[in-house]
Amino acid sequence: MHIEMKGINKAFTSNQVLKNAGFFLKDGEVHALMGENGAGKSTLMKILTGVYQYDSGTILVDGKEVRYKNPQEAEKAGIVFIYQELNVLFDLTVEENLFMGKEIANKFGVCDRKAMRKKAQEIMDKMGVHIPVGAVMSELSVGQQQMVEICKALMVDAKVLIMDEPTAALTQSETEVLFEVMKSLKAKGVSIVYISHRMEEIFALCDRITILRDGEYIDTRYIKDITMDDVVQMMIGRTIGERFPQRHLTIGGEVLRVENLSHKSLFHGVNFSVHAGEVLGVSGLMGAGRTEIMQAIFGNLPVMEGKIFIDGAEVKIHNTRDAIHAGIGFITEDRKTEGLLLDKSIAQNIELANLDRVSNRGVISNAKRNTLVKQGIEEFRIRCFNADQECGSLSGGNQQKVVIAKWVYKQPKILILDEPTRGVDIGAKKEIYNIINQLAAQGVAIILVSSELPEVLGMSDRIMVVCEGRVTGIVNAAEADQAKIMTLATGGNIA
Ligand SMILES: Nc1ncnc2c1ncn2[C@@H]1O[C@H](COP(=O)(O)OP(=O)(O)OP(=O)(O)O)[C@@H](O)[C@H]1O
Repeated sequence: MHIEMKGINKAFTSNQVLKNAGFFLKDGEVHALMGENGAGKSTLMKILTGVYQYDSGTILVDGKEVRYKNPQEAEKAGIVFIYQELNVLFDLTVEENLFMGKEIANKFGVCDRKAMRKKAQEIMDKMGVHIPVGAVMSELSVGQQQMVEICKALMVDAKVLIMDEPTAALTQSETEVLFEVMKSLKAKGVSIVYISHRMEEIFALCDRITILRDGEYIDTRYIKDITMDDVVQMMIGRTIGERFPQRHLTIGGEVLRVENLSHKSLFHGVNFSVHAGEVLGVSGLMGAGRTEIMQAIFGNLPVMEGKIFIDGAEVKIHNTRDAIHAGIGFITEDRKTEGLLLDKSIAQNIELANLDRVSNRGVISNAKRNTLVKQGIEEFRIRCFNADQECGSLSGGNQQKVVIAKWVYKQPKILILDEPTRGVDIGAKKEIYNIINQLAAQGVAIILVSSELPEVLGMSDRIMVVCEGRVTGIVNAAEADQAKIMTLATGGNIA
């Protein structure tokens, strides 16, 4: 199936989000859509699949003009969209999610659970996914939930598959499985639109690439004919220089020390420390317990034993209030449920987290509030229409910047960042790295949990590796490389 979108215009109220945008998807190709956060990639695909209606323009599917009224219509035509934000029902099981609205009925018209379970298992096996089909979604990791979402899309006989940041929450091995599945779909003639900020993946996987900037079509090129620098230049209109900015190190005294921290089942005997001005990278495979250790330090997960010291004094952290009071900030992995109030505006999110900074003796000062919010939007380059825009309508990367702004202004002593650049474009990534370096230079002790090895290696002073709930090594970044980290992450020893 081939698709042409031409001259697409779309405004949300008075905000023109797409201006004369479009692209051409050939039969059986993997086509990357790239652009900065907020460039309009997801909106263009939501228009194609009938999630949003467009103001003007043309969509041709196999040469015939179409206008799908809803995603079900697009799906019937064979165009399936796997959304960036998970679209699963957390209280239901894997198989119930897979068959939602597509239940198999037996000859009496009753749900045939046995047949559904069999088919579910077949699909999971084909994907090489080892998740029990009877498991409840809420018990799975974000990565596993994402795999179920992908399996769900594969149940439909798709001719065009649109994937929006599919690997953001996947482990290395899950990503490899997904790429194999994509290659076999392509071999069967399925066309794939691949939205990602991960340049390496795009260069390894895609045939052609279309760049959008500020809602406008910039160009379409064959991947084999261009370099990553070309892509950056087209995306943001300039080059960004070094990917990981250099920092002049001045490491101070110990700020955080964790001794023998253990949870009933998730992690055991965790010991480490972080100094003022230091970036401690935390690496490990998905599900290794990295996030859980950080959640425990932040008072979100009960521990069985262990001690936490801040500035040399033991602190008792029973809940997040205690953690914040002790000077800990936490930028979570899952910004949608933990980091951000999506139905509140940018201004409200920043204000609520910084009430003491924007108040005079307990009364909110509009002047102080407006100054702080304006500073946040400018400093973090949050792309928005104004400070009153609801966070739910911001693009993924810009939501992440609001979360970061929210915490940075609280001036924590210790800042834990859990996957802070997930779904963030390359320019904004660099801005986040600069912010991390600035905070470190101001003496904040930083813990950077990340699944992107180049990021951990490029940004950290030391790297702690976690495997199956245990710290398997803490190495100086200068002496580390990807192979060493992977060895530790899979439970091996390094000399
Ligand atoms: N429902 C909506 N209401 C109002 N504005 C919206 C809505 N959906 C998207 N937008 C705006 O449209 C612009 C484009 O957003 P979109 O999600 O398409 O960007 P994107 O290129 O996919 O970004 P990212 O890489 O961050 O996912 C953004 O400025 C966003 O705030």
